[in-house]
Amino acid sequence: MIKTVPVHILSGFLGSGKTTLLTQALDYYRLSGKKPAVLMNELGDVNLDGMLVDDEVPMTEMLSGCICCTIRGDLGMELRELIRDHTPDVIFVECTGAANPIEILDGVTDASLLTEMELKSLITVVDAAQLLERHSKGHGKTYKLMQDQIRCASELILNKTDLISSADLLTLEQAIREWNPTAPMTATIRCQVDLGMFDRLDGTDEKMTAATPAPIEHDNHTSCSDPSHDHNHHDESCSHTAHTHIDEQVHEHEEHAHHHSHDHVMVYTHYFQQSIDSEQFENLVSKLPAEIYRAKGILRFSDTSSLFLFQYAYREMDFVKITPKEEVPSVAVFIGEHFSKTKLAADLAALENIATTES
Ligand SMILES: Nc1nc2c(ncn2[C@@H]2O[C@H](COP(=O)(O)OP(=O)(O)OP(=O)(O)O)[C@@H](O)[C@H]2O)c(=O)[nH]1
Repeated sequence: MIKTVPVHILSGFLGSGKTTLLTQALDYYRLSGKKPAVLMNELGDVNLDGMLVDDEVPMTEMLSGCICCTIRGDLGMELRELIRDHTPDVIFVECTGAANPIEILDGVTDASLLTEMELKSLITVVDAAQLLERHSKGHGKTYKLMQDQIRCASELILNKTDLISSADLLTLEQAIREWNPTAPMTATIRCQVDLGMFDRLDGTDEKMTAATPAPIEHDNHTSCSDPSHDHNHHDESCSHTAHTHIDEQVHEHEEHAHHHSHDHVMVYTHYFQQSIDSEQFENLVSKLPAEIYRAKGILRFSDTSSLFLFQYAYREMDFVKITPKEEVPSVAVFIGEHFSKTKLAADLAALENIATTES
């Protein structure tokens, strides 16, 4: 029998905790003596999340675009190369937080027709605080995207529950159950799940495999975990082609202009020419407009010799000391909607000017 490589897709809105889950999953596989590999997709042109992945884990990067549209065609090729060059035991595909997972499901299942790989799960990590805010407004493109990501999950991780009350948690769980009644859901802080879940998903947990079929089908078509979806049924929630055979998918992709629910997302990447003051940077970030909901970067500060990986998600800032093996740029990537890149660029440049004046 041909051995296939299990593939897990990690989906979820920007900053929801995908990389936090990924690093734990990678450690889990490696401790079990297995070789995981990663395909990471970032909207910006630098792979900052990759800094958090151990150097020994084979990783391929698809930068400056979203797999689900501009670079979807490359996905199959990248997966094939990863398998050919590294013979991994499992592959994780981490999507950009702006990706519509239906498109990526299509991409992976297309690729699995040509290579020995098998899509095992689509795990959506939900940012509880973000979803709560969007849910209370009840509209908006980001809300719609988060719903799509939830609807098509075969496994749901409701993360960042430390940022919401237990009453709100209940409200969210009920809302999520309406959108996706079947996928197993776990409420977490920092994505702390029972990692044995991957044995169940891969079908290597003998107790579970006897009872539980793999949730994602892969024989020429894909399916959302919602059993109400059938292969010819297109509803508003999953208006894409995930329920059709590949031939039909190709046809539909040609026939219809695609609507991407993340068309509204903007990215600004700033390369710093010199180190900046940490307090002034924190001050700038604390005043970022609400339209900028995600930022990350590698920063050199004038007041410390250490290098920092910077994270900003849902108005929370985080700085982690890093010691990269290679030369890395000083860079920050900002992601959001309808914000002024010009103003942001000027504000960031001003930090550098202050540093120049002071030195
Ligand atoms: N308060 C809180 N912060 C969390 C939790 N989980 C993750 N974070 C923080 O949220 C930030 C974003 O986490 P990531 O794991 O990088 O999120 P991501 O989904 O990979 O982000 P993108 O790749 O940009 O879409 C980091 O600073 C994490 O430390 C949580 O449960 N609670």
